[in-house]
Amino acid sequence: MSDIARPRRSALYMPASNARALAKARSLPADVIILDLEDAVAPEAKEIAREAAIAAAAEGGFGHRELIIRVNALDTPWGQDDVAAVAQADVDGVLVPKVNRPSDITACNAALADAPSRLRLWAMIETCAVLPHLDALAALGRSTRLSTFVMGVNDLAKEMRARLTPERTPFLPILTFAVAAARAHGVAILDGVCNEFRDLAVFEAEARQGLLFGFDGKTLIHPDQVEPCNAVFSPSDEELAWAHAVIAAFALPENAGKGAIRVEGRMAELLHLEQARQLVAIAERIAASA
Ligand SMILES: CC(C)(COP(=O)(O)OP(=O)(O)OC[C@H]1O[C@@H](n2cnc3c(N)ncnc32)[C@H](O)[C@@H]1OP(=O)(O)O)[C@@H](O)C(=O)NCCC(=O)NCCSC(=O)C[C@H](O)C(=O)O
Ligand SMILES: [Mg+2]
Repeated sequence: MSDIARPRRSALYMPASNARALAKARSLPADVIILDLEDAVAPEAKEIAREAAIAAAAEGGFGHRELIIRVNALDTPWGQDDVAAVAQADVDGVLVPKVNRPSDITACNAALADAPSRLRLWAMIETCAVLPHLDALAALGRSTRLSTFVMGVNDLAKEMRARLTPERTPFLPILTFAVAAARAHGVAILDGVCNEFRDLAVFEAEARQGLLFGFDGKTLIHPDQVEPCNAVFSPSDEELAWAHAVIAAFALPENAGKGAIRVEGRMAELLHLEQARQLVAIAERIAASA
């Protein structure tokens, strides 16, 4: 189960084989750093990348940032060794790519039996095969280390033979169902990457689309995307003012025991109180890590 109040606005991938990128990771304002051993690393560099990722984790210095290693899929020549190495590493999680069915996660969970209890499993949602299993997969958040879904829209586009445009039209139903499945079981969920890393207007529009769909944050490929992403996924001043007003109104003696009240001319129900508390908790965590 995920820590839902933990900010995961921005999750920056970097190839673990890229020493300059790794050196930058500790100073970037990303909430999550994902050291990639998979698609960003050429086959001949896989072992070196694994060693570099484990060494970077051991060196530490990532501060408040969550540190995740994306391993190669378990059915590749590197997957099993990646998982075995990461199980002993000083990281917060293992991101498993190309998850096709719930048994991929239970197998990985079993392989992590002796890993520290803080180690979480993150699952990429990026194959056609996994789509009918989203609910069953998310339900594993209640019985395994699974805590987070990450969309992989590039791989989905490849498998579906769909076109990846800025509007992301072919993927919108999938984004909705993935968010709903994650939420049904308390699993966090991050949106996929925007490949247009030089065009921040395109990036920001896509990030806002992800926010609208309910994602906790977005995965990124370039340092320039971090600050705009944090801005999009941080609670706005207006949202926070409303949240504080709802909390204050429900605390008034005259509203004790009420399920629905009027706040600044709008209806607020207990569900809004819950949302308000969650928003304030996230804002406090963001402020504490700044
Ligand atoms: C996309 C890039 C290949 C672009 O590289 P480049 O043109 O070299 O970028 P810059 O010259 O603008 O770089 C400027 C400096 O910033 C550092 N840098 C660049 N990217 C990163 C990064 N991701 N993290 C940390 N630091 C980074 C450069 O080293 C430069 O530093 P300096 O030399 O000191 O000035 C490149 O950005 C990149 O490789 N990005 C990450 C790619 C990646 O990880 N891909 C895998 C994850 S995405 C994915 O798999 C999608 C998913 O699975 C799906 O299916 O959708
Ligand atoms: Mg992928």
